This record gives sequence, structure tokens and C-alpha cells, in this order.
Amino acid sequence: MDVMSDGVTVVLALKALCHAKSRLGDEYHPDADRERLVAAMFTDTVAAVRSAGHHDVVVVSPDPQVRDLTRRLGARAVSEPGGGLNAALAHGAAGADGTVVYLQADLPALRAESFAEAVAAAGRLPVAFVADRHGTGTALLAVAAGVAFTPAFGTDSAAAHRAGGAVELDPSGTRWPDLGCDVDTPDDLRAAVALGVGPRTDTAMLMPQSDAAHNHAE
Ligand SMILES: Nc1nc2c(ncn2[C@@H]2O[C@H](COP(=O)(O)OP(=O)(O)OP(=O)(O)O)[C@@H](O)[C@H]2O)c(=O)[nH]1
Ligand SMILES: C=C(OP(=O)(O)O)C(=O)O
Repeated sequence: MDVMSDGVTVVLALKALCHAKSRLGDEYHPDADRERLVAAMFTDTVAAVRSAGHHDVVVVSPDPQVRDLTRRLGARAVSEPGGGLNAALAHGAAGADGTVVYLQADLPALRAESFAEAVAAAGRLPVAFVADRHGTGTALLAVAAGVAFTPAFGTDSAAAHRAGGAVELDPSGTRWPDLGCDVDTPDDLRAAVALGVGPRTDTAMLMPQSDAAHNHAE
């Protein structure tokens, strides 16, 4: 495998944009605006990961638009295997021969420094995770080379990862609040904005596509 080798493969999964982040739909509509925001949050997330160092980044998605964007961001795009989120993540990690870092794709406030520090802290452990800001979900899960551990992302994944023996990093959520701020709901988005979102998310929020199209037509 052509790994830009620091021994770490970062794996993200993103649904088809038209289905992603439906819980933002109440405040982000029409659909084009929500899709643009999801793509922007994903772009800021991958950009932070890329800025953190020479990581091998893999994105699994059924959406050709997402896979094109992934390649433009300098990451590897992999088609959807079917079977849901954890199957997609396992597919993305297949063939990795170093540490695998599973990361949420909706971390618009993520800073490269936080990501780098979390990966370094995880590097001393077989399996480690960072919970989301609610303490119930998982923002990042790192599995060291040669360790068998099946990711259990989804409802109450923090408890599942803990029960599987993963060590929780930053349990108070104070060291890397940006890393823990995944966006599912409008409240999460407000929390991310308060921390400071990346430039693409900022632009997507400031200038919804519907407004852009409207202004263009005038
Ligand atoms: N490739 C892939 N990604 C998935 C799948 N299910 C969830 N994801 C991604 O995993 C991450 C976590 O999922 P959720 O936070 O529940 O996101 P979501 O399903 O878009 O949000 P809601 O529609 O509001 O439930 C998001 O980046 C999703 O796009 C899947 O079956 N395949
Ligand atoms: C899939 C997860 O994320 P979310 O809370 O964004 O659904 C998770 O935390 O395991």
C-alpha cells in the first residue's frame, strides 16, 4: 500500500450527502444548504488531519461527489461496501499495517494540534478513544497495529468502546474540546461555532447556496 508513511491510517466514513445529517434539516434547508454544510464540515475535518502531518487518510462513501472531494483533499476514496457505518469503517481500514485511527467526519472545529496530540497520546496504548462532548458518542478511536478490535460506532459507542477495553483519553473533555465537538444537531453546530469552525464551514454558514443562487439571479 502506498502509505505516506508515518505508520498511521486515518479512516473516515461519510454517507451520501443527500442522506447525511438529517437532524440539521430543521434549521438547514433547502437540502442543498445542508449538503453544502456537511461537505464543508467534512472538508475542514480532513484539512485539519492533513495539516497534522503526513497521514494516510481514507474516506469510505457511497457518494461519488464525496469521493471526488476526498481525492481533491489529497486523501484516498473508497466505495461503500454496504452493511452500515462500522462495515464501512472496517472496509476503509482493510490493508492498513500500522495504527488505525477512526475519526468522525463532522468535526468542523477540529484543530490540527488537537488531532496530532490525541494520536500521539493514543500511540502508547493498544486501543484508545476520545468521546464526543456529550460523553456518549466517540469522536476518535485508535487501534494499534496488530491489535484486534472491532469499532462499535453508533448509539452509546463510548460505553461500547470502553467496555471493549479501550482507554478513554481526555475524559473531562477539556483538553481537546474541538475534537469532541461532532455535529449532529443545531445545538452541536452552535457549540462548534463557539469554539471556532474551519474556513469552509464558516463560509457555508455565512453564505447558504440558496442565497448565493438568489443573489446571482438578481
Ligand atoms: N459510509 C458510510 N458512512 C456512514 C454510514 N452511516 C453513518 N455514516 C457516517 O458516520 C458519521 C456518523 O453518523 P451520524 O452522526 O449518525 O450522521 P448522520 O447519519 O449523517 O446523521 P443523522 O441523519 O442526523 O442521523 C457521519 O459522518 C455519517 O455520514 C454508512 O452506512 N456508510
Ligand atoms: C456514530 C456516532 O456518532 P453520532 O453521535 O454522530 O451519531 C458515534 O458517536 O459513535
